[in-house]
Amino acid sequence: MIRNLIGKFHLFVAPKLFLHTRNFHRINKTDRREFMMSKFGPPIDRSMKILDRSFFQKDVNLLVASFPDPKFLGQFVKTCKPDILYLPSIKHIVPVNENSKGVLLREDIEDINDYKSKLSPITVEKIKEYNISIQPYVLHLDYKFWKTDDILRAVLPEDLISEIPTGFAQAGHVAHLNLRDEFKPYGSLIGQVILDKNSKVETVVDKVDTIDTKFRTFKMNVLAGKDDLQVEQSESGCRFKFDFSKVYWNSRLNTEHERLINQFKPRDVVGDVFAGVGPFAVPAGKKDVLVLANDLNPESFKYLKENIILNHTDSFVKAFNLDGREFIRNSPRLLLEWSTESKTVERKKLIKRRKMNSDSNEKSSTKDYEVTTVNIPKYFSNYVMNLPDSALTFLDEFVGLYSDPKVESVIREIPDFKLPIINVHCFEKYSPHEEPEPSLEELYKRIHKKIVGLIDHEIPLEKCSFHLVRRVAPTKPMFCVSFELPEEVAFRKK
Ligand SMILES: C[S@@+](CC[C@H](N)C(=O)[O-])C[C@H]1O[C@@H](n2cnc3c(N)ncnc32)[C@H](O)[C@@H]1O
Repeated sequence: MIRNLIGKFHLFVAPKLFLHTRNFHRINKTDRREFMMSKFGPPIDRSMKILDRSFFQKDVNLLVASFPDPKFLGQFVKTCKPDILYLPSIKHIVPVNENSKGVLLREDIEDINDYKSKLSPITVEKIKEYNISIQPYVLHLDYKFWKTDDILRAVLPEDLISEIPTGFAQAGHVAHLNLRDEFKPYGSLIGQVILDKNSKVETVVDKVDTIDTKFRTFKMNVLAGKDDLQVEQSESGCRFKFDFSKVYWNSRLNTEHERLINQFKPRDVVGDVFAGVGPFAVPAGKKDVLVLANDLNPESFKYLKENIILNHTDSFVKAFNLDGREFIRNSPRLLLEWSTESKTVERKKLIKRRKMNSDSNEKSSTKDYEVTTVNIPKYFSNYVMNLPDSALTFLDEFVGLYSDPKVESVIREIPDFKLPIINVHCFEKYSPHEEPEPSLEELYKRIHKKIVGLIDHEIPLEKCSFHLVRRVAPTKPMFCVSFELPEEVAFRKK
């Protein structure tokens, strides 16, 4: 069902520009779309390989209702709505000459000798009453008027225009496309139009190949704009700096980052096994969550440390550069070391106070620091494992997490000790030919079975909570599964 909907979606996105006008009801949709395309659509040149903005010029013949006395203009617009031109990005009130203004009439009212037959009686009446003159009007359209989709439709081969690639992910000033092979020859044309039409984009890149590297980074090809992939991006109230070609970043995960961060409470301890440049760890640290953040990619580790400092979270977030397995295995010991070394962490918050000076009657402000002191707990409340391709396979590393006698004795002594919640991301891909298409419940069962196998312990399915993060492809959903690590698994002797 979901798969079918996604398939059909592509069929209905075509010419967006003209779906907004209000006179839909007059003619059938297809005729109307054709009429609007021929009247307002851009000129077409399918041989264009290098973008020629000056090619996109068009004069559209319309009629304008010109007012000798502008005081009636507002009333006319209100009363005669159905006969007025309403198109996004075209103003319907226009200057007619130096002294007077006019209102553009609906797009299909074109004939100066026969406009009355197309107008509603009330408009005809108002034209007479307000002494309005109807005149020809030429509306000049240029490159600025058309949207990315319209321009690309006018220049790409006809067999490609049903799925124009106008969507992109953005990180800082970089727009990131993932062009299918058939669009690659038109990459720079597509990139240039996207660059022109999105004021915050300064560089457009395309993934060179689809093969994921170990660190989930991709070779990039700069299609348009400046060759600079050093980006700065804001997310969850924090600033992140990184080289987009060397680390993993996906702005589409913003909601997922915030969803989990919202579940963490101040003084929780989180182990972020595949932390990247810190989109979970740094904002969590900012709300006084203690985080041990790890990434194997030396470049991610470098930017993770920079982002921790940049956001003043260095007392709450510690960075590690280990393989995920090694990190999980050693995490209880790393936390004990941290808590033994420091016992508490402090967060200094700058407080500005404004006060009235009683002598001079003037306001002055003083700066003060409010210090929050947090005792470092000795056990984890959460782990985050966002490496959806393979994170599940790391789960066996949690077997015997607290089996080390030193760790076990410390943990067992804590009266209110809680077992950690493991938040593990995964894809549960299925064949597009699978009939019937598996339901979400069926996919949950498949993931649950893998988890039980990996930790070698039965957990009731209802004790796992599943969250559909997004579909990276119609049959490749990404989930986050959260479950409490069973005590028997955590303390099992290795
Ligand atoms: C999908 S990214 C997620 C990054 C970040 N948590 C986020 O949400 O944007 C996965 C991260 O895992 C790191 N990684 C890959 N294999 C790893 C391993 N074996 N151990 C630790 N980190 C690994 C990659 O470098 C990458 O930064």
